Amino acid sequence: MKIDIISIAKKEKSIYDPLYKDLTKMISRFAKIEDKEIFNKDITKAHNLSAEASQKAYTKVLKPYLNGNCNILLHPDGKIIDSYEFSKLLDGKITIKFFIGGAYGFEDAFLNKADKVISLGKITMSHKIAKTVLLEQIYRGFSILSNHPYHK
Ligand SMILES: C[S@@+](CC[C@H](N)C(=O)[O-])C[C@H]1O[C@@H](n2cnc3c(N)ncnc32)[C@H](O)[C@@H]1O
Repeated sequence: MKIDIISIAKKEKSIYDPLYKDLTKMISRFAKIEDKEIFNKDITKAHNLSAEASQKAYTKVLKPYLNGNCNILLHPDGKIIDSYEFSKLLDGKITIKFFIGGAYGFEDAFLNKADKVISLGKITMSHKIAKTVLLEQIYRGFSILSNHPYHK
């Protein structure tokens, strides 16, 4: 199984890298994680213009990745699900794409194209924290599906 995590993010060293590495390794017995961070000059320009321009710039770079039938967007206002429901998202899939938005989230037009829009809770997190929580939930989800004691 392959899981792509596609984020609007600058490719830069982060204090979260060791966490991503550890969680990705833990998940590797169940699935291969591909972590794609996307950022370009148009996004930088749009950030100086407006929230709307920024969301449009995100859509432009994320849209080419929106294919297949398992495109899941992470959004604070999405459907709040528990870890059991999250595990069902992983069950029996060959590929899944999770999308993490930029500082201004996602454009409504892009949200409407997703197969699912899920929330990790009502609080707003930075994209880096959201990715950490997502990775942990992926590992927890596989633990639930395989009756592994990690999820008690
Ligand atoms: C800084 S947040 C964007 C906040 C923006 N005001 C919004 O409403 O989406 C960056 C990204 O992190 C993810 N994120 C942050 N908090 C989240 C939450 N509670 N549930 C799901 N995703 C979240 C989303 O993908 C979001 O687009």
